[in-house]
Amino acid sequence: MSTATRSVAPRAHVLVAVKELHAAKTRLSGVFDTDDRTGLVLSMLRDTLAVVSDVATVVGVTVVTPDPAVARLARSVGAHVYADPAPVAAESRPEESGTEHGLNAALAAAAEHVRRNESGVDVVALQADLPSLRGGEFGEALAAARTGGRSVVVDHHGTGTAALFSCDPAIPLDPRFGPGSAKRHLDSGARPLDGHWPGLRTDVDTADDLDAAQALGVGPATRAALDALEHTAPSRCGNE
Ligand SMILES: Nc1nc2c(ncn2[C@@H]2O[C@H](COP(=O)(O)OP(=O)(O)OP(=O)(O)O)[C@@H](O)[C@H]2O)c(=O)[nH]1
Ligand SMILES: C=C(OP(=O)(O)O)C(=O)O
Repeated sequence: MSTATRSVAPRAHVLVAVKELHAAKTRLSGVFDTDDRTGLVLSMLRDTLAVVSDVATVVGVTVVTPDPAVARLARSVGAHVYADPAPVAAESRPEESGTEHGLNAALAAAAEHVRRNESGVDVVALQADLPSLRGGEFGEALAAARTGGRSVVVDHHGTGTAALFSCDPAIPLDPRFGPGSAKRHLDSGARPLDGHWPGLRTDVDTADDLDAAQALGVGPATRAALDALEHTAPSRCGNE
């Protein structure tokens, strides 16, 4: 291909939001105590960051968080950190609770920040709790997202959002995460992305989700955390 006809290489910046650790993964509180949940959240984050950072067209990863320990982990693996903006008086969407408003406001602000600093970059909001994620499936989803403006990968339950993409600088990310977010993202015009991406779709919020992720195989940090907690599971082939 001549220089004149070669298109600009696609570049993506991935945003991963994590709330304060003491309040994280409350739906696992019947299975793990607070310290163990914290360890698991950090381990799943570590595995998720490792996989996306290795995808060729990912040029940046930013962890959006108010938590200093999460920020330390992010920096230690080469990710950027974007602190949640101070809460503003709710001009929030009526369907959003205060919690969802905080998450979506933080992701929207981070997406704008990234686009101001990296002209033309694609922006992705990705869940932090994807211990079975494979680089190949994320790369495929990213390629599919690049065929249109704003798109979504629905999670394994069919109700939540595993990843939200904006691949057109003129189209804001417009995150609408929270319970039932798949419908909100689709209703607000995001295209559903089809693909056999079980690791990408398996975000872990409950003990059943954790079993589903373990059946797929989890990354090394999550494996080590679960082994330390004596939570049984097979190890993931080819990822260690
Ligand atoms: N930066 C940031 N991240 C958030 C905020 N609220 C939620 N998150 C993150 O967004 C993702 C989905 O949030 P939730 O499902 O509400 O929380 P969770 O910790 O995964 O699980 P539960 O406590 O069981 O609801 C998780 O990675 C959270 O850590 C927020 O206000 N700011
Ligand atoms: C916040 C979400 O995820 P979950 O509640 O599954 O963590 C979501 O799917 O928008």
